Amino acid sequence: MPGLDGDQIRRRLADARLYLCTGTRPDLAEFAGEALAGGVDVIQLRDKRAGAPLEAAEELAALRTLAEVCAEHDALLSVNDRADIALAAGADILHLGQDDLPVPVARRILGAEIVIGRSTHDVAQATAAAAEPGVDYFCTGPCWPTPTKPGRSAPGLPLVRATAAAAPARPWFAIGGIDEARLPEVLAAGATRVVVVRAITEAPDPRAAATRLSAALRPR
Ligand SMILES: Cc1ncc(COP(=O)(O)OP(=O)(O)O)c(N)n1
Ligand SMILES: Cc1nc(C(=O)O)sc1CCOP(=O)(O)O
Ligand SMILES: [Mg+2]
Repeated sequence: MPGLDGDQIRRRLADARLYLCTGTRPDLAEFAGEALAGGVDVIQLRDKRAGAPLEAAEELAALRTLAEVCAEHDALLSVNDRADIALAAGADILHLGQDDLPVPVARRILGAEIVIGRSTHDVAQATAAAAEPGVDYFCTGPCWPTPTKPGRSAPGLPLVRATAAAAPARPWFAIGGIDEARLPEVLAAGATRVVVVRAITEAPDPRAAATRLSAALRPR
């Protein structure tokens, strides 16, 4: 949703519960529209196909598609890894992992308005991300080993419990191996926000999958 200022993005992020990462796909606009209609609050372009990384122009084209769909659904648009692409795409969010650009470097490129998120995989990283200047939200995981991030060992739900117990002032999300069946365990561990990939990208009906996840995250 290009055009929101930093405060507006941060307010929307605080209300967000369901964050989806997806690669490019032939039906990207339709898929994203269905996921957002089902209740996804934030959508990230994360294209990590082995052997065929997206060229910058391809990534920008996919982000233009996602930006239009996000604008129709009042959802936030997130870019993975690359500050230059986030800026060029007018994205709301840049997500950085532990091995990506240092946050101060990304902030110098982005300025103050774009929200920055950080991945964390242990208590020390989560504690640091909760306090690091320039970071707006963080993710903890993987909750379970996941083929979407091969080779990353899983701290599991103990990290979610420890993060919840620390009651960080910043929004945080649990990630990794989360699906509809496992979501109750994640919520019981203290998370209120989650990031998913396969639970929606591989669902036979992405809208229905998002609707069920969103309902569980926003109980009436
Ligand atoms: C919202 C969100 N959380 C975590 C990640 C993982 O980031 P990273 O550890 O840098 O791994 P890659 O996704 O870059 O492979 C993410 N992308 N988004
Ligand atoms: C992209 C990513 N980052 C993780 C982390 O722990 O930082 S786990 C992960 C993959 C999550 O995919 P799925 O929902 O298909 O298991
Ligand atoms: Mg990364």
